[in-house]
Amino acid sequence: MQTYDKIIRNGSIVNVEGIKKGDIAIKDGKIVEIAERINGSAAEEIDATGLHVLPGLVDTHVHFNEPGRAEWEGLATGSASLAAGGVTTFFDMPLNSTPPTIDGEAFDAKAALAEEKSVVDYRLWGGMVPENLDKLEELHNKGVIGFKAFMSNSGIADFGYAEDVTLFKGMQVIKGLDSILAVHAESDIITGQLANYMKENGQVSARDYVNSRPILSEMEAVSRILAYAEATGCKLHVVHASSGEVVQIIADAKKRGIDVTVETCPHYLSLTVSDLEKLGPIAKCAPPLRDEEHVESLWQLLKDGEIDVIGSDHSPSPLDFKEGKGIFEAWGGISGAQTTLNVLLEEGYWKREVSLEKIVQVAAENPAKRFGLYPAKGTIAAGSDADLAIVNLEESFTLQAEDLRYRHKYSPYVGRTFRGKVQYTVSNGEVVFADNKVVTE
Ligand SMILES: NC(=O)NC(NC(N)=O)C(=O)[O-]
Ligand SMILES: [Zn+2]
Ligand SMILES: [Zn+2]
Repeated sequence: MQTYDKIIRNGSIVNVEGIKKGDIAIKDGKIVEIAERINGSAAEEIDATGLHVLPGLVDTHVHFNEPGRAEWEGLATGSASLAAGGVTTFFDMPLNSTPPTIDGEAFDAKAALAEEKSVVDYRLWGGMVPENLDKLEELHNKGVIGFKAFMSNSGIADFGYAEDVTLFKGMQVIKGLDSILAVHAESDIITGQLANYMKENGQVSARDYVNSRPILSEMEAVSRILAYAEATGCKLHVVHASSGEVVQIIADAKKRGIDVTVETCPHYLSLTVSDLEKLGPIAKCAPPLRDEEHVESLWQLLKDGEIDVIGSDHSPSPLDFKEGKGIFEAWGGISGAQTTLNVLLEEGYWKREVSLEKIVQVAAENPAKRFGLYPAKGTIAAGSDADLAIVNLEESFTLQAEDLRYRHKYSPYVGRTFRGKVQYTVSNGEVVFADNKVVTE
């Protein structure tokens, strides 16, 4: 008689507390035992000798755009790309789908599609826009992971940005629900005026685009939203901070007792303005890529524990929204869902001596903890969901466009060489990626 569904044998098991060699037994989608040697038998065994077993990553920030804009990405392709990258849980953003997730009905529509199509686990963000403050409770009761608002133009007509009154009132509501607000923190006034000025003066280079969204604009928005967080007591999560200055403001606020966390993205840790100049709109995002010194300062802050979460902010579009367009007109959003762990391993572990424990902390444990999923997610422990990324740290590969599972097979990382290759991804006890194939392939 078989005791377990699966046993992962002899891997180096990585948790925030340290790395231990051993076996992991799985039954009914959960980890049931971890030991140096497990004697029972299983229907399936995976030999992880020489491999590292990480908790499956929790990506707090993707835009899969379904329903309504599945031709931009989609839940099947998007989640397949995560499986290929060792990510076992994603939080889907409320915008770029039509309808946006701003009421219960829209939530149900997206949840039904995610249930049907996703190969990994997921949660949904609810949107907070000027029109839906009376729908936040309904969304909360549906089970949103938190609420997302934009402090500047979102680029999407049906997802308006939240001006100060909406932010302040909305945060009072969210505090009452004991939920959390995530913000895209750039000043609409600063970015809007600078973009107009530059376009009127024919300043339309990649560098001009970057200068139209200066770090100061993020610093202003973050300082303002922190004041509201302090006044309302609402939990706050600042997404995609692009520079150390922004992270530092948040670090200071934490010391004052404000309940705030900060996320950055693989692209701010690995790409610069010169990549934007070379690659054009496929490396366009908002806030924009910064210069090398900012990349290094973010890595230092990550090592120091001041960056809480890494999210991919995967936000692609069909290529014709990018190619043949000026930098100001092109769609802003980087395709990165599949490569988060690759970037963290190559740029962090291999090049900058960031420990595996730290990588697991920012990419799995912290996101799970901040959004209430821990210890089911984000750690390898008896009782946790069997969500694992099994990696060969030594294997290097050069990313090819055809490796990408995205609907649109482009990424600023194509042609880059990464050390650290995902061999298996296990989601809720099921192998969803192995032998270079996602189960659905
Ligand atoms: N509408 C979007 O998907 N925008 C996203 N685009 C980026 N980051 O360039 C974002 O997260 O702000
Ligand atoms: Zn954003
Ligand atoms: Zn985003």
